Amino acid sequence: MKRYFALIPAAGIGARMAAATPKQYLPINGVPMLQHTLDAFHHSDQIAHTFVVVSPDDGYIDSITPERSVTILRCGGATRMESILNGLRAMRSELGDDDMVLVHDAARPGLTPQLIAKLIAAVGDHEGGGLLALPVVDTVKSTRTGAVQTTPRDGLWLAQTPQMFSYALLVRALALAPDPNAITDDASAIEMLGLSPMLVEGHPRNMKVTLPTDIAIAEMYLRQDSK
Ligand SMILES: Nc1ccn([C@@H]2O[C@H](COP(=O)(O)OP(=O)(O)OP(=O)(O)O)[C@@H](O)[C@H]2O)c(=O)n1
Ligand SMILES: C[C@](O)(CO)[C@H](O)COP(=O)(O)O
Repeated sequence: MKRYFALIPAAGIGARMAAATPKQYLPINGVPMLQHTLDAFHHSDQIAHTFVVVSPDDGYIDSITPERSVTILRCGGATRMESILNGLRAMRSELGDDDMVLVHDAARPGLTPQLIAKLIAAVGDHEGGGLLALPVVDTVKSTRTGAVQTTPRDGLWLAQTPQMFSYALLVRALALAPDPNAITDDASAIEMLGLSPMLVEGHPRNMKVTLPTDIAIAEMYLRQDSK
């Protein structure tokens, strides 16, 4: 019987946030961002255990008080992919090949147990795994050629996380990726194998908190939970 595990990369520095502390520890409605993210998995009865990857020199993680035990892996790397690869290697003794890994950004505190359940139910045994994503609703412009051009938006999605794959598939995909540090999400490596991860509609509240202006938006969504 396959189990479901969360792997939360939380070893970034938040350069675009340009805050005094790594953004995953900034307060959202008074609670560290990472704490909100952990709570989403802890309130899900489908998640067997949560692993969090932090920097080897992280001095903040001890301030997080998760409701359930988590495994802190002090093996963060220079890139998101390196942190994830290191985390997967550290998880080897705990997971079977068929166990499912839900890789979720610490910087997406708006995740809910309902969105986790939706992803798990929709993906089922789909060979290519799957991820939460949002269909593009705005007109898309490109300046890649120098001139402004409109890219047709039909069929375009914005990837979110969790991105969920079997442990063996994810490890194999990242190992075979020509340059894992050049890809920005795990699904890209799966696609390079010729597989097609399932896109499952997520929610704007599952936004990635990247820029200072994102904090207030995330706080708005999370304030709705306490009503
Ligand atoms: N070397 C890294 C870089 C990123 N992450 C994690 O990957 C997630 C998504 O990355 P991003 O939003 O880019 O976070 P940062 O890299 O911290 O932000 P920035 O790019 O602005 O520095 C975050 O939870 C971040 O902590 C990580 O574990 N290890
Ligand atoms: C994985 C991700 O959140 C999907 O949109 C995104 O690619 C992370 O990018 P970042 O630059 O590491 O924040």
